[in-house]
Amino acid sequence: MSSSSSPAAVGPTHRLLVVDDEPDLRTLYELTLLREGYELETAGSVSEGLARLQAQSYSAVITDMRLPDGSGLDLLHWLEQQGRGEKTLVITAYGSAENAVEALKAGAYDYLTKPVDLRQFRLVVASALGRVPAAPPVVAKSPIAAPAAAAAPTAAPEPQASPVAKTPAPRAAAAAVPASNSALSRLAGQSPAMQEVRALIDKVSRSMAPVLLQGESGTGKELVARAIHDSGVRARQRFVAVNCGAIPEQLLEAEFFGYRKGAFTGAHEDREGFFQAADGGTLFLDEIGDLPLAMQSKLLRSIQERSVRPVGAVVEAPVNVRILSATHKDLSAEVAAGRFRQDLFYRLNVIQLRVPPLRERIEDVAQIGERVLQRIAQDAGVSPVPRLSADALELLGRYAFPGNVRELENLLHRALALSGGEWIMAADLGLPEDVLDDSQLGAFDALEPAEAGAVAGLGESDEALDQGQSQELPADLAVYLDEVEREILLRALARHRFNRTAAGAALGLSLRQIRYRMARLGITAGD
Ligand SMILES: Nc1ncnc2c1ncn2[C@@H]1O[C@H](COP(=O)(O)OP(=O)(O)OP(=O)(O)O)[C@@H](O)[C@H]1O
Repeated sequence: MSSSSSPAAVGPTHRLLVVDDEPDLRTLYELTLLREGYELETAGSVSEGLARLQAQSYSAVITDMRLPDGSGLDLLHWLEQQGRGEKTLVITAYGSAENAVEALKAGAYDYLTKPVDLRQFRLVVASALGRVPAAPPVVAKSPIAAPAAAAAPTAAPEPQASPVAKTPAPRAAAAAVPASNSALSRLAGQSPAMQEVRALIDKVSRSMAPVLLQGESGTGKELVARAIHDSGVRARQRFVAVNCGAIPEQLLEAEFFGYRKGAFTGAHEDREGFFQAADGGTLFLDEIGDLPLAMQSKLLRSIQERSVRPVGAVVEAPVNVRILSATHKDLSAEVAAGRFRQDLFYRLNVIQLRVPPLRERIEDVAQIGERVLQRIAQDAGVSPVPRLSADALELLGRYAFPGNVRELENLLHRALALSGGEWIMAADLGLPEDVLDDSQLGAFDALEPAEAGAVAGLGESDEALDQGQSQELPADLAVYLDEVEREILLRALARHRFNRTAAGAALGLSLRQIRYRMARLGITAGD
């Protein structure tokens, strides 16, 4: 069965293959897609689908999961084996999360659940083919006011840095990222570990599959997320980065989903949330492990339903957003401890990408250092860009970088200010005197993360550990750990004369992160 029509929409004509054994559904999909200007062929089984695929290529294949002679996955596997370029969309039974995850892992661009919402169907197909669906009406952006009605009203929060790391450009202005400026090109390092990361970026950028980035603070998770966005079909759309740990709990819903005028005191006009801002593009949820449980449920619902309801609105609006998330926590342990919803974890963790700590790829330090130096020198208007001397490189190569690339960046900022010449020498780096020597670094590499923390100075001596066997355990671990954290923050702040940027850098934290931790623990300048 085959039919075609002249393309109604802009752009090249795309030929699609729809595989479904139910004639009524086939007709429904066919009518919907023909109206969008696509050329179309259909098949009712795996074997019929394979026969069509062997005869010619398509822009995309849309297949039901359950077919009389096999599964839609058989078609996906065949396409993968043949190295074919078709984008694939899989239609799964409602509530069958396992199937959806399996399809995404098998390389599907995206999945839809039955009964298929035709508006969503059109959006997903357009997105797979890199066509921009019609833009939704623009709603005004205004700073959030006192959240009188959003969840539990409390006193107005202090003005703070926006949790959106970068304000997205208006949709109409969204342009392709020039290759020379793309996040992928900014990602320096040729170590095997970085090559592995690059290969994964290349693979996952071709689909809509959610990716969970795991890695210590400052390793480059956000840069990797941007690289995934820049390398995929959504590159011309917005990348919206949100630090989940930096938003006060009572504002979360309004920030994520937007609100309607009059929804609460201070809501003077409609405002879009992160989901609407990222519509058509990518929403990067940094520090996802810090999201409170109540908000986790709402986020899960929006991801599953692909729609959001702004605070104060009566109807839901569809959104087409790719979700990337990141955490430095062990999310499966958070699930086990009851602090993270298992179903949300399952949704976000379809593909896992570990960004290794800098000490595991220390051979990259020269290249990353040069690249970072170039960027910060340019920003500061310093020319020519100073080079790292051999002794500086040698020293950097022996340092364990607990704060990872961000710490390297901070070191180089300082060194640039101090050196004033063409070369940055070891002395300009201001590295602590207890830089690990080679033997320690080797031992560090061989350790499990918990043990590695001990080597970095967080752990205790053998006697202390022996004593620990007989010591009382804290009655409330969370309170105890808060006390320890408070004490360390105060020490770092005192050492850096209450300069939060410097104190944060010494602990491998960004300014945003230390500010957040200080607020959480109620530390103020008076302390
Ligand atoms: N491989 C790399 N090459 C060049 N610059 C890098 C690289 N990795 C990270 N950076 C830079 O290091 C800084 C920290 O990276 P990024 O913010 O992506 O880390 P992160 O893991 O998301 O941190 P956090 O967990 O604290 O949010 C950024 O300025 C980033 O551009």
